[in-house]
Amino acid sequence: MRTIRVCWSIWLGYLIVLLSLLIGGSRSVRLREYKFEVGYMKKKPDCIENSYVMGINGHFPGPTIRAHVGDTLHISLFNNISTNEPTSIHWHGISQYGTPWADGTASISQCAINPGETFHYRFTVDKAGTYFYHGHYGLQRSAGLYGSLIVDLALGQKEPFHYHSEFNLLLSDWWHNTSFHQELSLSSKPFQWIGEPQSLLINGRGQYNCSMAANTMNNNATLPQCKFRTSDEECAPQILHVHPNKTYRIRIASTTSLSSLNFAISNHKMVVVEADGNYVDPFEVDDIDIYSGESYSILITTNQNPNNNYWISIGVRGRKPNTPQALTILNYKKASISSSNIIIPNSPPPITPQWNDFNRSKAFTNKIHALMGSPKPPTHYDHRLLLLNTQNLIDGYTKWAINNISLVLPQTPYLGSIKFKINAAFDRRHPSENFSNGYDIFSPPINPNANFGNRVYMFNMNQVVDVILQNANVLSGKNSDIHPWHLHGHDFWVLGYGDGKFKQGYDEKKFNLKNPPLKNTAAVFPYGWTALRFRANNPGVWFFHCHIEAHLHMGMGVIFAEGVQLVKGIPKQALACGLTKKIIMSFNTTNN
Ligand SMILES: O=C1O[C@H]([C@@H](O)CO)C(O)=C1O
Repeated sequence: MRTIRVCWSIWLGYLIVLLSLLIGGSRSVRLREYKFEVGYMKKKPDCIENSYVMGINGHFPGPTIRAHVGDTLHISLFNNISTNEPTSIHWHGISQYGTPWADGTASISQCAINPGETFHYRFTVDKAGTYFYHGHYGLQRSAGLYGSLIVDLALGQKEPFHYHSEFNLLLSDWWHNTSFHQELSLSSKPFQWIGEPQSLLINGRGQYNCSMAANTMNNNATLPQCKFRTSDEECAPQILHVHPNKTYRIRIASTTSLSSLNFAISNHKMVVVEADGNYVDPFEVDDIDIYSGESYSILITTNQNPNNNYWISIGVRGRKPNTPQALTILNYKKASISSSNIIIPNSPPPITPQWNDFNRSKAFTNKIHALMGSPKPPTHYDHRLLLLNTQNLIDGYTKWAINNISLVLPQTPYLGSIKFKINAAFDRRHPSENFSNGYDIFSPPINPNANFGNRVYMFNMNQVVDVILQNANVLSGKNSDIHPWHLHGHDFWVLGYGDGKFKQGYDEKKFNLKNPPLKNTAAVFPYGWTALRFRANNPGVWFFHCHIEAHLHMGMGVIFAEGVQLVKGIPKQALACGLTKKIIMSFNTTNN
């Protein structure tokens, strides 16, 4: 009798362990399935009728994806674009460790998805943070193909800061010319620049050529007062409703095609706690600068007079603006707001700092440090690239070039052509790792001619790579643009920024090796340099490029690759084009 009871209790124990494994296991590793149908839709992002945007499942911006660390996402992406355009979607900030074919870069990680085709993105999200996704084909980001991607900590884990509730703001810019028009302008001779956007959007909503704050006291706005929009109107600003004396996390990501932005909330200080999915040493500011491709989390405390509402503003920095601020409202519940009774804040909105006060921009950037306990950079590098950013001419067309090469992507995705050693797919020679010592970065290029190219910077697995981005003067006149550079597949440590030309052996002595922030996007300021370090530890082929969509289109990017022979399980459909099509079709499984 006693042995039977002992056996029973052992079995019961096993059963409990098994059940808890099953329940716990299914909780920690969850498969999340999404069906995305990409297509054009008639919308009015900035209240102008008859605009067409590229959206997903009838939504613009596309649906927000929300997952936990460790989850696997399966997104079936159906190309329903009526204008016969291929597409692909990049999951910005997600490492794609083990799934480089799911990075969403047409011609690099996969074949572009043709109209009528469905591509299955399957990948795991491995780091909590504020991310987003966007089209990575042609100028589809400018057409509106983007949405938010938020990764929460695994259940039971805690953030290193406290908040009661959160909001999510995805920032973008909007042109009244279509993305086709923009593409034609950029590739015309003589060159026709796309110009500044007509409107800025907060969660896909803006109001063209008017200001919600025009009638507020002491406001010297030159724009007319916007018509009042009820909350059921497409372009009505999304209002942030808060309770007094609480702490809110505001997630802010910028998927702008061009604009560098400044984000501010009147009367409220903000504490920056996260940048590009990495915790930072918290610091308090009145406003933040955010470049295309970046994301931040800030904390605000609602400690102001609860009988008032407050403006939330974004305005253009870094380029001479020709676009009004976009505004929305922080609404304390007491200062009630309803579709018929809007309490417009009684003070003017925050003033966006001078667009060309670059010292202010640099001062903000230099405040960002990694939170204590974050991974530290290796103290030495194995491989250093010095990449000169220049505006050039090729056959009279205006382009951007890196070490005199303007990138033109090949037909066959690099991931396949490197793995299967198809030599004819791209230029196998080593790209240049340096530029002429005598290059005068402060003047227009003496010889403005550059060349097209598609070579690859190949790294050995686990090498430590330094990239020094060097800015320079544009083709003509006295100017140097800001470029936010984004790396796919990795975070990098931002070791430092400097003015003028980078001096090897001297400037590196000032690198921050103690607590540099980990990021996936960093700006290079006019006439300056930015130093980045990363470990080439993610088998695959990775884009590294300026996140200004027009600049990327004009050739401003390079290709990195490491450990491609280690990549396994590329789905056939990722490589069923160009020179890999035949090879991949001869395999009977995906097991390549
Ligand atoms: O790439 C660009 O071209 C224009 C200008 O430099 C030439 O028209 C501009 O402002 C850019 O950023």
